[in-house]
Amino acid sequence: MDKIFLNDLKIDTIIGIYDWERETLQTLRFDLEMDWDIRKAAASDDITNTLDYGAVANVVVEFVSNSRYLLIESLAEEVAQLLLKTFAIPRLKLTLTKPVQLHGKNQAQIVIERSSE
Ligand SMILES: Nc1nc2c(c(=O)[nH]1)N=C([C@H](O)[C@@H](O)CO)CN2
Repeated sequence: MDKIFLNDLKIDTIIGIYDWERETLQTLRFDLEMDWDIRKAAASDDITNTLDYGAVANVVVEFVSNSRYLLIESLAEEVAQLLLKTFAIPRLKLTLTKPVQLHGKNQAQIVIERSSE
């Protein structure tokens, strides 16, 4: 299957289990790998025949910036389900990265793969 990638989408939001995290915006990074048959778009050179990654970005930014989850697991799952439902994407892989301070500066990461069936 062909794939459309949208990488390094940075979004500020409230996320986390600690008190300070409930009142401090943090920047999350999203990387998306979306299955999509591009042949129709390639043959027609028409944006309406493909998955518009700009539209995908708008949906993710709108949802994430208004969300208030505790866990990155919950946010990742909700974003994946929203994309599958909104764009009829057959399968996607979503990577969510959160900056954390554990031993110096680190990154926590969730990778999930979901399909429409
Ligand atoms: N599996 C997870 N572990 C932790 C999470 C999480 O969302 N999933 N969150 C935190 C804190 O919010 C942390 O990110 C603050 O830096 C700790 N562990």
